[in-house]
Amino acid sequence: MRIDVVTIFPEYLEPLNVSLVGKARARGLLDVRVHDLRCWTHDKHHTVDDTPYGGGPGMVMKPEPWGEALDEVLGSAAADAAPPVLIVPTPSGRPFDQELAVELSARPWLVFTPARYEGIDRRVIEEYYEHVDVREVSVGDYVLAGGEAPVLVMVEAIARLVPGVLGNAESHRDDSFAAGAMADLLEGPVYTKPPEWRGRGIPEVLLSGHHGRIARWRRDQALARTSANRPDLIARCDPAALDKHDRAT
Ligand SMILES: N#Cc1c(-c2ccc3ccn(Cc4cccnc4)c3c2)n[nH]c1N
Repeated sequence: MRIDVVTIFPEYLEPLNVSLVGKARARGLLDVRVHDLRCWTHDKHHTVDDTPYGGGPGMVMKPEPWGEALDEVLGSAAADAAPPVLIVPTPSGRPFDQELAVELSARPWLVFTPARYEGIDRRVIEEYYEHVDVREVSVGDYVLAGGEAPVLVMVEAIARLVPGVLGNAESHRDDSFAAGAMADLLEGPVYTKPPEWRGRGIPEVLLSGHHGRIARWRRDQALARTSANRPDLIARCDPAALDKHDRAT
């Protein structure tokens, strides 16, 4: 998978050089290219913003640098390369969720356009809707100062789904929960050594070696945590699969 990021803060994307994504880049599983938008400005101040038409607070990102940058990035692929998905982080976008992460993890090329100020001149987004698959996406119902943090979130959520990136941790994907039936539950509690810490032990079932009972206990813990924190996710579970899992353990 190729990932391009165009930003005025390339240093903000340094975390893509470490940990999961950094290791995947080193192993050649991800080709991540970060571009400084100011390379496509032509004035001595490298201007990327201007006052909004119609007045109002803040500044708007100018269309010219974005147009030149995206033309060059999108035009840099081989003639037979699959077209990219252009992902625009914005508070007004479609919610980013695991379903979208799964969809995007199967695409060979993603181009992210994290903006700053009050956003990018709308004509840029409209221009590229005519050429590529554009997704305007929000990472949550809160307001950030720009799109770089959302890009870090989305790249990590997507990259971990790319085959080979998680390594042996992917084996845990073969949980006893049928995909789509229980996959929407929140994770339950996890424990490791030592067996006692500050007078607190380990739930006995986890020491039992009985995999069926352990799976059921984990399911019950996940259900309880989901009911408490995200009851809306319970509504999405398939009751028949829930019941089938109960009968199977
Ligand atoms: N994804 C996502 C986001 C953002 C986000 C993303 C990109 C930009 C670029 C500029 N801003 C600042 C800004 C612009 C307009 C109104 N309010 C704030 C951004 C915010 N905030 N919250 C999210 N969940």
